[in-house]
Amino acid sequence: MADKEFTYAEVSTHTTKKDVHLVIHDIVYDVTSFVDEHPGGEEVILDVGGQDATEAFEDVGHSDEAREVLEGLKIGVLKRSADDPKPKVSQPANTSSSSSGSGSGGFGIGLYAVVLVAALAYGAYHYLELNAEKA
Ligand code: HEM
Repeated sequence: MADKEFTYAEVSTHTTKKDVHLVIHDIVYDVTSFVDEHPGGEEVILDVGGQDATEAFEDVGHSDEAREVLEGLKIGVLKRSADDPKPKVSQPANTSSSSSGSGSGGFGIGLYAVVLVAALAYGAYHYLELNAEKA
C-alpha cells in the first residue's frame, strides 16, 4: 500500500496535545497517543508539534526502542513543495560570480603574456634577419 502523502502545510495544523503530528526524516508521525507517555516529557514534543523534529529527535540520541515506538506512530510521508521552510543550506551565489570574474581576469593576463611573447619573438626574428642581411 502506498504511503499517504502530507504537505508541510497540513502537518503544521496539528500542534495541540490532543492532536499532534511531527516530521522526522521526511516521515509524518501522529504522536498524539504518545505525548503523555514520552519519557522526555510532553513539553519537548509539543515544542516541535507540526514541525520538522528531525534535529530535536536526533540530538537526544534516542534508543532503538524509541525508534520502534516511532515506527508504530507513522501515518505517512512528507510531500515537499517549493514554499516549505527549507533546511539550512548555504547558497554559494557570490562564490560562483566572483570566481568566474577572477577566472576571466586570470585568462586576460595569460592572453597578454602570450601576445607579448609573440611580439618579442617576431621582433627578435626580424632583428636577426636584418643582421643576417648586413653580414
Ligand atoms: C515521536 C517522537 C519521539 C519518540 C517516539 C520518543 C521516544 C522516547 C523514548 C522511548 C525515550 C526514552 C529513552 C530512549 O529510549 O531513548 C525518550 C527520551 C527522551 N526524549 Fe524522546 N521521543 C520522541 C521525540 C522527542 C523529541 C522531539 C524530543 C525533543 C527534544 C525528545 C526528547 C527526549 C529527551 C530529552 C529524552 C530523555 C529523557 C530522560 O532520559 O530523562 N524526544 N524519547
